Amino acid sequence: MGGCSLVAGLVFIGMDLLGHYWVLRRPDLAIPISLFKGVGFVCITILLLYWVLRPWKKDLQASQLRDSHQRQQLRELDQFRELVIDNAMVWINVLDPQWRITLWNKAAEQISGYRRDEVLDNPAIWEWLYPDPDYRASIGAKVTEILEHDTMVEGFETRIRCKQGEEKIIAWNSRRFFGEDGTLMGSIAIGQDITARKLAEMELERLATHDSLTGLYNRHELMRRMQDDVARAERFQHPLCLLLIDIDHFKQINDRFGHQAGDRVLNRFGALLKEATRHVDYAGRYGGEELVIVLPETDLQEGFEIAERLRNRIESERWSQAGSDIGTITISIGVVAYPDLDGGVDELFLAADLALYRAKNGGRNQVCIAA
Ligand SMILES: Nc1nc2c(ncn2[C@@H]2O[C@H](COP(=O)(O)OP(=O)(O)OP(=O)(O)O)[C@@H](O)[C@H]2O)c(=O)[nH]1
Repeated sequence: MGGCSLVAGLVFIGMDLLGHYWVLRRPDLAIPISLFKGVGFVCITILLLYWVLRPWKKDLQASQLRDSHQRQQLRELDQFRELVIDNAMVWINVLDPQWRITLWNKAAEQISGYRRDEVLDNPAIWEWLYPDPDYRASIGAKVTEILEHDTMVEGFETRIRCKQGEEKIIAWNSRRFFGEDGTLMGSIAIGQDITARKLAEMELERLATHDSLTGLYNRHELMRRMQDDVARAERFQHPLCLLLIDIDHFKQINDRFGHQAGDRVLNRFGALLKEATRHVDYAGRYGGEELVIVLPETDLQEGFEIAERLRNRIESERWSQAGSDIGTITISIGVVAYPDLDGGVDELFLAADLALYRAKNGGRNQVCIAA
């Protein structure tokens, strides 16, 4: 650039000297020569400016090209991101700080049944997904934690009501996020439909804790619960009653109508026991045709009355299986209660067994209290 200015300077001086020379020789041409000189100066200045600004122009073009490339890449990245979000197998939604939904992907539509255009910017979605006000409030508290206290949620499970009315269990990962300038943009939530897994887990647990024939607790679960409840009754000095129930002459039912008919009687019997218990009570199969009802917060007298009602209920039922009339079935019950009998689970069972034995010996179809 320095060389360029030098050449330009020399040309200017040369033109000026030449101009003076011609004006001296031909004073009559002084005006055209001055004009010619002026035009020459302007042309050379333009050429000089062009020469000086050429690299800058090149830089400008290159930077414009780069910007356009970057814009193109950003557009492609946006499209790619939308494609990934939309085709993800998990529910993805974004909430703005005012709890309005601003993004709702295809999986969210498929899992919930609600279309994107129904939920975007529509606060009603909270009521649709969580119709129970108390439950909705607890979910709202979680969203507040995420948005206001930067709580990061992992595997948080909620039960949603879908558009078709069915319930699903969703496990959520969620956290808030910020824009480039540091302002809070909202929260992003990724939800996985774990309904099938939860149902399978619940079924496994049911199989592990319940007797398949009667639908009541199996012996292992019965004893586990009783250990807890008897310990609690001892600690708080609250009553607890145990009914040990045995079907009378059950062997005859098997012998006369077959083992399968006996199984069906046991199955129906389990349903009747469940019907007869309050939600705090529970029933289990102790073994064979011996069944148990545990009545927390129930004293001996109340327990006896409940046992009597149950005995009457069973006796009044007309039993038939697969077209065969079985007739009536009776039961004998041994009743024992804490603290009338001050002991643990084993002692309670022993006493109930003795009471049951007396009921059988006394002619069956009766309730006996442990002595
Ligand atoms: N069908 C069926 N029978 C069972 C099952 N478990 C035990 N039993 C039968 O229950 C009967 C119990 O017979 P017992 O102990 O003699 O008693 P019972 O005939 O009820 O006579 P008492 O108890 O003295 O009134 C046996 O025949 C067992 O085979 C079962 O899961 N299914």
